[in-house]
Amino acid sequence: MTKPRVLISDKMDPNAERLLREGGCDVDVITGETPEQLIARIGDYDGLAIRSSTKVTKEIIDAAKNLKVIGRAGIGVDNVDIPYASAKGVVVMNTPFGNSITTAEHAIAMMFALARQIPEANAQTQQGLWPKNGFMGIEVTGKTLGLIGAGNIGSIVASRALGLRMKVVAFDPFLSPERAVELGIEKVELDDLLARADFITLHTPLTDQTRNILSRENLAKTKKGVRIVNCARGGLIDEAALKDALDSGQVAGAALDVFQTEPAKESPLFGTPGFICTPHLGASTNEAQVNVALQVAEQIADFLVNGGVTNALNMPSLSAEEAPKLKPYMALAQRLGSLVGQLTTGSLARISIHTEGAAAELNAKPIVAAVLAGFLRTQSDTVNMVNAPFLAKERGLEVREVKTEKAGDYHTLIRVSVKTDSGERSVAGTLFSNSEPRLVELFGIKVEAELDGPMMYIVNEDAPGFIGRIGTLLGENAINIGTFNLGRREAGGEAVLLLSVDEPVPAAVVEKARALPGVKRVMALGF
Ligand SMILES: NC(=O)C1=CN([C@@H]2O[C@H](COP(=O)(O)OP(=O)(O)OC[C@H]3O[C@@H](n4cnc5c(N)ncnc54)[C@H](O)[C@@H]3O)[C@@H](O)[C@H]2O)C=CC1
Ligand SMILES: O=C(O)CCC(=O)C(=O)O
Repeated sequence: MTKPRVLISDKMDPNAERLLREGGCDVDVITGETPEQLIARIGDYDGLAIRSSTKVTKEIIDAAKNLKVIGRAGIGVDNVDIPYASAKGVVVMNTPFGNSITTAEHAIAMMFALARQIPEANAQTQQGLWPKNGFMGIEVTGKTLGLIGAGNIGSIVASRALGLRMKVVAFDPFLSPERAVELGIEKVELDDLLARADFITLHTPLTDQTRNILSRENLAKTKKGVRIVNCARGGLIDEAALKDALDSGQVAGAALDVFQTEPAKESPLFGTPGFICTPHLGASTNEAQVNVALQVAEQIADFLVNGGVTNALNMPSLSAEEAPKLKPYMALAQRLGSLVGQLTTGSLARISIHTEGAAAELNAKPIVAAVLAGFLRTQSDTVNMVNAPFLAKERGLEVREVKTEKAGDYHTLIRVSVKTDSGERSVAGTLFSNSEPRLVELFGIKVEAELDGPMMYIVNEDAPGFIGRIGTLLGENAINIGTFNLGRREAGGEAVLLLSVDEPVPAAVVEKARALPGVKRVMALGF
């Protein structure tokens, strides 16, 4: 088997390359390329490992014909077009905890640097000025720190600040009152934070809600002489308004690790008294870089080699232990989805995925994604488990999940029901020997079949002589039957025949089968 190929396109700790190789991948480390160079190169790779320099745009994803996974060695994924990657079926992963302590420590370092004006005092001292009287600082003890965003990094900053005997208030709409109590901080509204904080630190992702959260208007609401630290993302603060607020003294100091445009080679803020900055160094410690490199490499290799999914932003997680157990279920789910997709006509309103018995004990998300992938792949070749849930949503398809832990006739069962304008119908399947996917029911008729390769589906009136006629027709057209699976509602009622054949059944033969007496429906199927 050829090894999956991974490209590391940003500077990363060498452990990433080592671990990817040990995990069974071929690796190239080619950093600092232009977008055009990356577009020309990316087509060969199954995996892409990045930090923040590589911008994974639509153009790059379009050029990446084999790409299955993008791994971000870090937290923020605003440099990846996730909706487009999802639409193209590419998994996007990050490493959500590896650099949080380091980034929190950078925010605390920036806070102290502002409180004691360390960068400027250092510069002047080294110029020989010995500026003993020009740098009166402030203590942080007893001061109020306002956190905007109290997730992983914000909480670590809070714990360090509490250790420094600061009072901590936080604005975060998703912070529960219980979690605030647990952290020892006060949950407040943004205006309250702006009015009370002596220091403000930002720790949110850049989203439509957080963009410009420290706008000109909000900066005007801050306590006079506030000091502001941003080690999250440029774009959270209006930089022009910040410059004015520093000039007017409304803001006594500002420390930015991140800028609206990076690399920030020029900015109106440069040279402003009270302003200090670092070039996006929040995550730059040996410890954090080893952490994120190891994590991203492990996650990418696990996904490409074993099918394990960890920390994916656009796909349900699936541990390497779960993956082998779920694999036959996903194959069954995909085939049932494909079967209903091929047999369903008319507009579809709802698809329900019901797991029963042993199947109900499993993580349902990958099973649901596999049913949707099988179903939607009958409409488009580019559908996979990553983009199927997004496409289903885009197409307005209602997806329901139902679990029944008690086993019925089978120890494990997946039932897929579809509701169309002509009613609700379902197919169901089980695993034989815990690993072999098998259809056991088709639209209310018990029929056992492996859904594998080319098949023919026939609904007819149950009457003597029909099987001979269909066998003759296929024989006359040199179509070899592999398996023959028959079911019926009742004697003399509607019967269903599922044949596996060695070659896809040509349309002309399907037409001839339709013309046989008693035949109601014929379709060539493929799995
Ligand atoms: N400077 C650097 O090198 C680094 C920067 N970062 C940045 O730090 C950010 C935060 O990282 P984590 O704490 O790990 O993320 P997280 O996801 O654990 O926390 C983000 C918090 O922001 C909150 N939030 C979301 N929308 C909000 C809103 N409208 N107003 C207020 N709060 C809101 C969330 O509820 C969450 O609690 C990342 O998104 C990344 O952009 C992360 C690592 C390194
Ligand atoms: O990789 C880096 O240096 C930046 C880290 C970062 O911004 C993040 O993890 O969100």
